[in-house]
Amino acid sequence: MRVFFSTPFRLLREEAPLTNAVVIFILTTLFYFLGAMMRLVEQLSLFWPLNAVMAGVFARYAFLQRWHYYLISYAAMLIYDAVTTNWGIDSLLINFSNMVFIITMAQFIGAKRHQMLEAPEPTSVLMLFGYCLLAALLCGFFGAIGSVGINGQGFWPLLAEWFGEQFSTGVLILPGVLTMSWPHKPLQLSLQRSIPIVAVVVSVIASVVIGGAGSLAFPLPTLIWCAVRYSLPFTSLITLLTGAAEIILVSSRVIDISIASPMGMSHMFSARLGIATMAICPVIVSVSVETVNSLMRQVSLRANFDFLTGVYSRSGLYEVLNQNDKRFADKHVSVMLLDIDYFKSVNDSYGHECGDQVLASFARQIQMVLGERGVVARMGGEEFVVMATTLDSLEGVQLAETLRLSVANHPFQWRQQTLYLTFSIGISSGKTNTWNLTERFNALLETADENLYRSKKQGRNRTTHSEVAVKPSATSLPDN
Ligand SMILES: Nc1nc2c(ncn2[C@@H]2O[C@H](COP(=O)(O)OP(=O)(O)OP(=O)(O)O)[C@@H](O)[C@H]2O)c(=O)[nH]1
Repeated sequence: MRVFFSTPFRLLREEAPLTNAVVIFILTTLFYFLGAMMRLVEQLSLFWPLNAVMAGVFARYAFLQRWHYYLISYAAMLIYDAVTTNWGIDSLLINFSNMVFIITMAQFIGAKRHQMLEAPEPTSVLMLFGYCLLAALLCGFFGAIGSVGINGQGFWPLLAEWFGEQFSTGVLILPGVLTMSWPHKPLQLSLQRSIPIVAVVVSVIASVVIGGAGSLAFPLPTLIWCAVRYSLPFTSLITLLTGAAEIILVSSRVIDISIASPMGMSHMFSARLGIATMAICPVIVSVSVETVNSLMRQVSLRANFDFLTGVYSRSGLYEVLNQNDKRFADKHVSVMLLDIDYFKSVNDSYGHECGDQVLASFARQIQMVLGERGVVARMGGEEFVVMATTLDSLEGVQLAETLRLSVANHPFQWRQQTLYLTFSIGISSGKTNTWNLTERFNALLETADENLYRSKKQGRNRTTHSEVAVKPSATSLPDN
């Protein structure tokens, strides 16, 4: 089944203050209404989504973090109370405590905007947890003072009630509100993709049937399954719905955590199951992290090494240079640009597959002769670069000639035929520093490139250095 969403209509915009004010008023009233629906007469609500939702809205839209917008939200709460309750003056303090939660959370999240909203990472979630804790305590303090007069309970039990409610609702709702977005592509709700959601529903049913203290933990592994399968916003939504459902089911005693379960099972049974479901969760997370890490290692390996020849790729070489590799820092080095001669004719005469084999064999040969003296990288096509430590320019040229002759004298077998390759070299030498190897390499490479051009122009199969005159040495090519 495909579910399509229309293009999102951006209601909240900095340049539309009137619309913003109306939206804030309506949102506050709507979520106040929802919370009030779950309020037992003259008591605190079972589930109060308003504060977390509004905190999320104010945090997401930084331009809403202005006193007049906060005041509109506060006014909406007071008006709702004035119309539906007889709390009178107490309503001022109770709703002020709601605003304390909203403003504290919006300011905290806003201050870490990048980490919390733009590029969230695991520590952002822990930070959100801490912020909720603090905001719930502050809110609970004022809320408890305000409600002492209403239901006659003492300050401390009320503080615990306010704090527990605000904290749990904040942790449940805020990740959803902060990450909520319209799907970019239609949701694919196939039967197979829905299995984790079905598992969540089954686990909540199991909590109802088995009951007891451990039952609250039953949905944990299924929620982690959702986290592995679905996007962050969708997972946050499912977690919110599950958490809200559990709170409502416990408070209405459908999930009974205090007395024996409907099936007459012992508390120990529920506790054991609960502990087991909790215990499996870190393992699932750990396995997922391992998998991601291993994938990242594979990806970086692919990026740093050329797939066909096995030598460094261009980005791999720059990675080596960026780390100011000790082998090359503060040394005399020679940078050589190697380009196989008439490589196109290899492809044309023997086919692309042969061309690939030639490239791989060429890179192996260069790497073998060079040994520990330097590194080889494929810059693209049939062009390679060698960076080697050398005593001076002359030694650099000698090394280049050794490489050139070793390839020229190395027969390459392709099916029943023997091929001989030649290549041209442009070389440049100089001293490096310890702090910016990449910049020095680039400068040497530029000269090497000019010298390669000269090698090609002068007939190929030769080495050119700007300072050292290189006599075209015999390649003693056997007859083809
Ligand atoms: N088989 C194969 N061919 C490649 C690969 N990358 C680039 N080539 C080919 O390499 C050839 C390079 O041709 P040119 O740039 O004309 O150079 P050349 O024929 O070596 O001539 P000179 O450099 O002037 O001596 C092109 O035909 C490319 O298609 C590859 O990965 N595999």
